[in-house]
Amino acid sequence: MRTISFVKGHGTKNDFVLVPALDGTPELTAEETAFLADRRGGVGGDGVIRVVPVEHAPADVRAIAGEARWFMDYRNQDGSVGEMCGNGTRVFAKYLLDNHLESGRDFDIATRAGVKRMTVVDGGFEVDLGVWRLAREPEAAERGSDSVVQAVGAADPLPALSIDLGNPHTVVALPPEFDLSTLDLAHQPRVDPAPESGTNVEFVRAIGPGHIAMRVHERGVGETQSCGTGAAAAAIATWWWAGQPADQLDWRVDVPGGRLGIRIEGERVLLSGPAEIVATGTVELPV
Ligand SMILES: N[C@@H](CCC[C@H](N)C(=O)O)C(=O)O
Repeated sequence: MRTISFVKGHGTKNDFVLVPALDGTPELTAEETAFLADRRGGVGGDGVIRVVPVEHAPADVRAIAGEARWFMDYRNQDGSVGEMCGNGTRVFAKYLLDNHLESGRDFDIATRAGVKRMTVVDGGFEVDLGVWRLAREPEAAERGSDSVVQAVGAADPLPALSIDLGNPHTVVALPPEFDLSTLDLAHQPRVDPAPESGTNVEFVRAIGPGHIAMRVHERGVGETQSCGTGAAAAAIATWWWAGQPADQLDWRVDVPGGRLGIRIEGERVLLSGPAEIVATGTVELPV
């Protein structure tokens, strides 16, 4: 039996079990990760994040880490590895500051999707998510969609646009009359064509200029109360569908767990929102 320390935190109720691995240990298997994330048998979270000094990170992360001193080792609830987690970066940054592992208003953290700049702002943190990309052929994106998504609760397959933020997203625009709460996201939405490595699927309803509401089905998790990279993808897709208006670069994204801010700066996109630490403890990993 191994006893490890954990910290529980969330960003707009996208919740994480943080595991400090300040000397590079503990390592976690996929099974141990899924145990920690299990809401009944374990601690419970949408994901598990190891806090790892860059010198103990994998070689490919060390190679790109630059000035970053800490590596956010993110795993989904089912134990699979995720390249990036927007809400997770803010909770990670709060843990680093609270524990004097970082200081100052700005610092970098390393992720599998590159180095992300964190900035302390009113009410939380802003993270520069970096360069966004249309994930599929530009011709399809010009038409506004590159795939279709069938969700339980929607009569017909709905057109969708794929956005790459270091992790994959498929954004579905719902017609204005569609009630977002009627979707059944207990079931995985069917994406056609299906992306090889899976995708996070965001369902979006326009509220007003620069303002959308979103629900998300996350790869490796299921429905979550919020997804930071998903909110960025949803805002970018909505802005894209609107013809990329120059006066609509700031977005509010309402998610079941709260509200996130998105800023589009040319090729880059920034996410802002709160970060909370709610508990610390120890847990015995099963053998
Ligand atoms: N909730 C996260 C995204 C987590 C990773 C995702 N499930 C994936 O597999 O890509 C966020 O806030 O961005």
